[in-house]
Amino acid sequence: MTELPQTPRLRVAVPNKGALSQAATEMLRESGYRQRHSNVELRLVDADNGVEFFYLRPRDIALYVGEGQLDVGITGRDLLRDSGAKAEEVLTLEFGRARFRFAGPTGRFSSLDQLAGQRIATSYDGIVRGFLEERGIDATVTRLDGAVETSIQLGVADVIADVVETGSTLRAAGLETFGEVILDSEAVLITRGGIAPDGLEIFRRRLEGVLVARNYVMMDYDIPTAQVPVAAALAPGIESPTVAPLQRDGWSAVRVMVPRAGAHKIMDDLYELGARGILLTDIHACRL
Ligand SMILES: Nc1ncnc2c1ncn2[C@@H]1O[C@H](COP(=O)(O)OP(=O)(O)OP(=O)(O)O)[C@@H](O)[C@H]1O
Ligand SMILES: O=P(O)(O)OC[C@H]1O[C@H](OP(=O)(O)OP(=O)(O)O)[C@H](O)[C@@H]1O
Ligand SMILES: [Mg+2]
Repeated sequence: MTELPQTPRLRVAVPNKGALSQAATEMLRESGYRQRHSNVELRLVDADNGVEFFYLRPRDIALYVGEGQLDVGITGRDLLRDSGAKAEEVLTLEFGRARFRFAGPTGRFSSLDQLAGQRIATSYDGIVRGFLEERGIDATVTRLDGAVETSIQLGVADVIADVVETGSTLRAAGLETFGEVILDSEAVLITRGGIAPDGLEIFRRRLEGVLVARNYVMMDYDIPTAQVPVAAALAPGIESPTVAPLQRDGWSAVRVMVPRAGAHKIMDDLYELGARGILLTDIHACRL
């Protein structure tokens, strides 16, 4: 029997656990890809879509992508920066948002100028060393695996630098942030750059489609035709609204995509203009 030639598959790194894992898997499912059903699966082939998923520690993903073993990956901007890997962001994914900041005992520090001579504990020593170097600040950096908030209480450090989302972990440890934000992070799609591997553009477009579907809703309404130009200026859509004649003389049906955030205000304004039968529906997927 002759073997069929294997079609090359796009190799994709996905966080296997932690803060980014669930949202990444959900986004891939919404993009139409098969995803694993159990955390013990470390690799999954979606042959129909020409993609192979590797479930890896988010911290390691930039390295695999930067070295070229994997074509594309989902990780945090802070983890990418910390790794120093030669990978670049190709799409921001709008989840896993957090800030990277310095923190110390409540009331003790107020500015980053006070970092000189301090002992700083962090799991992101790449970012911290880079930051100190750029500013010419001389301080001691200790790399810890996690739970860095406790290091001050235990006398290992004076200051920490860590990911802050809600700030509740800091508060519970009697700490507060000080100085400006070092990095605004969120989940990002990364590649090695250079020549794009086969299938990357389709993969990127699918994820982008999910973002648009999440951020936009479809609006339909009927309106006197004379009011269509004003209504279209209110809700211009992405390309342009679809306008069709209604059976009722002098009226039109309009269909347009609007940002989910402002949709209700637009509905109120359209009603004032004379629009009726204004409907909002979710978009499940899209390609712009
Ligand atoms: N509340 C949060 N806590 C931690 N990381 C968060 C949070 N919100 C978003 N993130 C992002 O998630 C990524 C860190 O993920 P994760 O917590 O899985 O890594 P880790 O701390 O190295 O692993 P683990 O906690 O499993 O040892 C970073 O990009 C970070 O900015
Ligand atoms: O501002 P918050 O909403 O409280 O979230 C930030 C906290 O969450 C993360 O810890 P994680 O749970 O990943 O544990 P780790 O420190 O062991 O990595 C991070 O390191 C902070 O400790
Ligand atoms: Mg963590």
